[in-house]
Amino acid sequence: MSVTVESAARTAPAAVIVAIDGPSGTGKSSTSKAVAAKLGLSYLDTGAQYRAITWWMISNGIDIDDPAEIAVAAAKPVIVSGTDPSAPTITVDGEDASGPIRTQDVTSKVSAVSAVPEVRALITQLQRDIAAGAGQGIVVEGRDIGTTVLPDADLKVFLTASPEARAARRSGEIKGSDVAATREALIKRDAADSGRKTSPLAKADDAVEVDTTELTLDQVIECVVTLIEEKQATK
Ligand SMILES: Nc1ncnc2c1ncn2[C@@H]1O[C@H](COP(=O)(O)OP(=O)(O)O)[C@@H](O)[C@H]1O
Ligand SMILES: Nc1ccn([C@@H]2O[C@H](COP(=O)(O)OP(=O)(O)O)[C@@H](O)[C@H]2O)c(=O)n1
Repeated sequence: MSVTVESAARTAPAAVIVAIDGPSGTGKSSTSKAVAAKLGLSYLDTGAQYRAITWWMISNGIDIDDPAEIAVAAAKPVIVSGTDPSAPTITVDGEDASGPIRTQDVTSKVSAVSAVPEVRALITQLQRDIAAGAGQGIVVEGRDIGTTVLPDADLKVFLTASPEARAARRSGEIKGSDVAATREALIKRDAADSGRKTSPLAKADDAVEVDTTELTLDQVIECVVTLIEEKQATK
């Protein structure tokens, strides 16, 4: 019996915690999902959690311009994330929120809600609990994963890309959308996310920066897979 356990410990790759951060449209979600699926890891989209709490605030008539009102309401919604990279899910009070969290209305309000310290404290704890429970390891993507949520992650990656490339990618997802307007909206959201006091969007000192402007998605995936496998080999 002990022989089996020992050999399994020798052959099974060690669980890894991977933090992928960066601004909107740099490829965090697509890369993280694909990498996690390839390596048999769990996947967590932390932006979806901030979007979910924002959707709940809007649906419940909370004044998005009033941080005190947001802070008082922050603990009310129950947000649950499913971490299978091939079918990630998000529910709020048991209701599927995957569609409503992607509306323009939520996108334009999420930075205000996510800047409220009480919101960040609750969501950060939720993220740490999910990461701690991921037995095979997990890829967690967001804005502050490497700096704040999981500062001891085995690997930290910070994705970047030019505003033009990011706007072109994002508007490619929405039929008939205007690239210039998308670019302005992205820049505005980046500024709000980078400028907030509590855990702003930032590269961790020990993160590997990957500029994806001139890379295909497959190249970015391959790059991150290689970085993870190197970490696993030395764990
Ligand atoms: N390197 C890349 N080259 C071209 N398109 C990409 C690349 N990475 C991601 N995309 C596309 O850009 C869009 C935004 O990617 P996404 O992963 O959602 O970014 P993020 O999570 O950082 O906002 C998606 O349509 C995705 O398929
Ligand atoms: N770790 C995180 C992840 C997202 N967010 C907030 O959530 C918003 C939506 O994140 P997202 O990852 O869904 O955004 P996109 O990159 O998909 O446009 C961001 O603009 C931030 O305001 C955050 O504050 N911290």
